[in-house]
Amino acid sequence: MAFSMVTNYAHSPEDIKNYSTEQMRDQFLMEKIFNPGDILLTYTYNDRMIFGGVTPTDAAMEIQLDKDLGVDYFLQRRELGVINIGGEGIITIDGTPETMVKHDGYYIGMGTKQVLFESKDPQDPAKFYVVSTPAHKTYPNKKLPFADALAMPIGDQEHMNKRTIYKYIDASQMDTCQLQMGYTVLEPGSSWNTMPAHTHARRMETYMYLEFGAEDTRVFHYMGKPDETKHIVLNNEQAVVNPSWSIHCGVGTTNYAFIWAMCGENQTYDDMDAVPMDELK
Ligand SMILES: O=C[C@H](O)[C@@H](O)CC(=O)C(=O)O
Ligand SMILES: [Zn+2]
Repeated sequence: MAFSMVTNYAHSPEDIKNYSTEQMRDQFLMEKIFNPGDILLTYTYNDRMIFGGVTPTDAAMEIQLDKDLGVDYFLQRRELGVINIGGEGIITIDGTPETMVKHDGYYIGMGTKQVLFESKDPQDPAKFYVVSTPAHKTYPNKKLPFADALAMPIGDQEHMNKRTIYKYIDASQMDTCQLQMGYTVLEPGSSWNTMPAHTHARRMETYMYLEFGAEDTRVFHYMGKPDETKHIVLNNEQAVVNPSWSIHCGVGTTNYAFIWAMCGENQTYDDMDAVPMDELK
């Protein structure tokens, strides 16, 4: 089993003006999230979000972080959101096991001492995408089945952005300290997400793109200040960090999906600063 947590430093918009493609990828892209038997995490200094993949095979896995975070156990001062995007799994929260089929999620509150991740079938492992943010209060653990996610259809065919935003962790449904999390699915024939683009001065965001419509699909993820945009080309199941000052939008060569997670000053989903089209450069 391999455990890794890489540090992703916060950047100023001035930094990326002169970044090469390689520097952009090195600083903002997580190329490997899921690898059988591994826990691969990123700790970003943007709002101290920790995110990544837990892919158990024949043994239960636990995210063990104490000294790195200066605490006694991982969730002593944090909350955790989970969405399984792989085979059937089990999540055992302080001794209580729960089945996690594909697209099931979980919110796990601050103070939870142990979270064990397992796969039912090591040949078809569960892939737990996890996102953790600093917390100051314990809110109840909650199973988040896909069927219960708040489905918000948005976009149209004319703009090639027909999609459904499934809100798993949303302030209208439940309490968390900071974390908001969801899963957006584009319809076949649609390719743009979040267009018009927006920034979030008051919240940072991470995205993990998945379920690409074809083997050769790639997503062009756009970021940067509205008048200084850059792109990163992503393959399936890769993730990017979006600082608060950066736009976010993306286009795929086919349809795809992505899991987004946000934290910061507020939990108002609609608090996005839409960027007028003629400000994009
Ligand atoms: O702030 C909101 C997040 O960027 C996503 O929820 C947006 C999204 O899924 C979409 O428009 O497709
Ligand atoms: Zn956003």
